[in-house]
Amino acid sequence: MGAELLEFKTTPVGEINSTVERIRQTFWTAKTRNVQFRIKQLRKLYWAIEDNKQLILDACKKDLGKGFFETMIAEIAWVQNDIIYVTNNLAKWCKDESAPDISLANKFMRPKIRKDPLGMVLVIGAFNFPLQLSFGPMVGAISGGNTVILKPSENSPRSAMVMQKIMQESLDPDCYTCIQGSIPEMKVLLEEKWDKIFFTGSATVGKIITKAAAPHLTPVVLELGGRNPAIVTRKADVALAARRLLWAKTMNAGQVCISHNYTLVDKEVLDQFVEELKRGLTEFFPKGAKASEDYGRMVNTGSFNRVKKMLDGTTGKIVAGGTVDAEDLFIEPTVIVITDTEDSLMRDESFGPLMPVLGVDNLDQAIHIANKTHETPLGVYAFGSKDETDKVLASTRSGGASINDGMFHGTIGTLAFGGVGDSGSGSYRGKASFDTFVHHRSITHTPGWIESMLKARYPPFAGTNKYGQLSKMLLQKPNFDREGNQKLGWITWIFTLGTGGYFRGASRALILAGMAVLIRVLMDRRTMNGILGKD
Ligand SMILES: NC(=O)c1ccc[n+]([C@@H]2O[C@H](COP(=O)([O-])OP(=O)(O)OC[C@H]3O[C@@H](n4cnc5c(N)ncnc54)[C@H](O)[C@@H]3O)[C@@H](O)[C@H]2O)c1
Ligand SMILES: CC1=C(/C=C/C(C)=C/C=C/C(C)=C/C=C/C=C(C)/C=C/C=C(C)/C=C/C=C(\C)C=O)C(C)(C)CCC1
Repeated sequence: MGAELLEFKTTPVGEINSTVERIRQTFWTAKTRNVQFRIKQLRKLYWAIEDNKQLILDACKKDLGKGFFETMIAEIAWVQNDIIYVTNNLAKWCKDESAPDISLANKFMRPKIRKDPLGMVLVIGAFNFPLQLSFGPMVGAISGGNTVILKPSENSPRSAMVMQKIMQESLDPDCYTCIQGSIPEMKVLLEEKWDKIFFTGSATVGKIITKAAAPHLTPVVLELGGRNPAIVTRKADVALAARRLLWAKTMNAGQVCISHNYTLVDKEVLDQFVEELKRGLTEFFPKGAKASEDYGRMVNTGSFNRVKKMLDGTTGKIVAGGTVDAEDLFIEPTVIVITDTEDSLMRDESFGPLMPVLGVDNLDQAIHIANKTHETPLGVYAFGSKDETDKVLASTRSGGASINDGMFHGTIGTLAFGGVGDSGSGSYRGKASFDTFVHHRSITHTPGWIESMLKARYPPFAGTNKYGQLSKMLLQKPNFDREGNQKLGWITWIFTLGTGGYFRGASRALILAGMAVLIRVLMDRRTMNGILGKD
């Protein structure tokens, strides 16, 4: 018989400080500095995930109604892929890097960058992709050589317990451990001094974390949410846009931080877009979303009520879906045509399967509304001609963007991921995860034999020419004039023929050569004509 899901059990508050202290002390033993140790731990984690695959599938089903495909692709295989990628590259990433742009004089000191562990870090997970958003950052933290405490979200309780089991089965408990709980346990954790806190969740809690970190000057990575716009112009492939956006909104029943919160559609293609969304819904869920094994549920009654309230508050018209079932925590994928930018569906992040669609007159209006709704969302999704999508990118800000798709950029596991402004700060995934969890430590070695050449740095300076000697070695000359224009050195002038650019210089040289050949040919013809007496 397979293993059973465990009941959620909070870590006793009285145990938290001593656990933290144990994890802190382990860092000082330097055990996690050893790169091979880190790789082995990550490989063990990989196999423990594999061995607990069925439990993870069961837990995600119970917690969020997640089907096999979504749990495999965005949780289990996602984290396993990450582990393989990280373990394949870690030895290379950990090597000291020679520092760039070092002057000849300073090269003797062999400046380099060492990727140093930060120390003891706290990873706080969110409920919607319980494994991905907890183990993902934790893999980065382990790869960086840190000791780690993971606090999964209590709102996906079965998944949280499976993660604890996996950690206990695979990882060194003195280096990496899991603490379960909610606000009371978080309060105790946040009183501790961490070397970094990695938080995924809401902006409201993000502020609490940041405030708690401030007295210790602990750096914080914030992976928050946003009211992400999708924009569809009249030049877009409307059917394709509808299908892709439907995919981005029905995954995990819309509980995805990077899915679009609303869609701005050119009025000329609004009806067609809505029809294509309806067509897509019957294609994705032929027997209806409720009967589909693939379609998820709201995580709990609180979330269900919140999303339902947003739907109840709209002044728009429901044109597809709209059914809900509180017992089952089910909310049908719902398309609502709205007419007001202040609609309840625009004011907040829905984090549910609601698809408000607002007609706009043109792209400029769409951009204006998007920027007014949220200046710095997590994602922007634009469908239209190249010029139009370029314009959207150039006139908006966001953590990431997918052109001609919904949230695609967020599905590439090796692409750096993060928010901007109030949708978050810091990034991770792939190599970015490693970089987030190490300190780039600059190191020099000054050889003894160079002392006589470095003597000019020591006082006394007054009455000596030490500054003159050193400045010859160290100071650079400006290559620009007082107007900010670039000045050309004579070597550059020769190679660029005064154009300032090598390509333009080469073009000018070709033209000059062509003219010289032409003059030569003309002169030769005149000479020949003279000889032949043709003049
Ligand atoms: N940028 C991302 O990668 C990303 C990913 C998933 C979710 N999100 C965002 O997160 C939100 C939904 O996730 P959620 O409900 O799990 O977020 P949440 O902020 O409620 O919870 C996240 C974590 O914070 C802890 N927490 C909750 N209240 C706390 C408090 N008062 N003090 C200290 N800790 C507390 C929880 O235990 C949990 O582990 C949405 O806004 C969504 O956009 C962002
Ligand atoms: C196979 C060939 C090709 C390429 C095909 C490609 C690129 C297929 C891609 C398929 C995809 C993207 C499937 C869907 C995957 C869904 C994933 C991974 C979901 C991830 C969810 C995430 C990360 C959620 C995150 C949530 C967060 C952060 C917050 O809430 C071609 C086209 C090259 C041709 C040859 C064959």
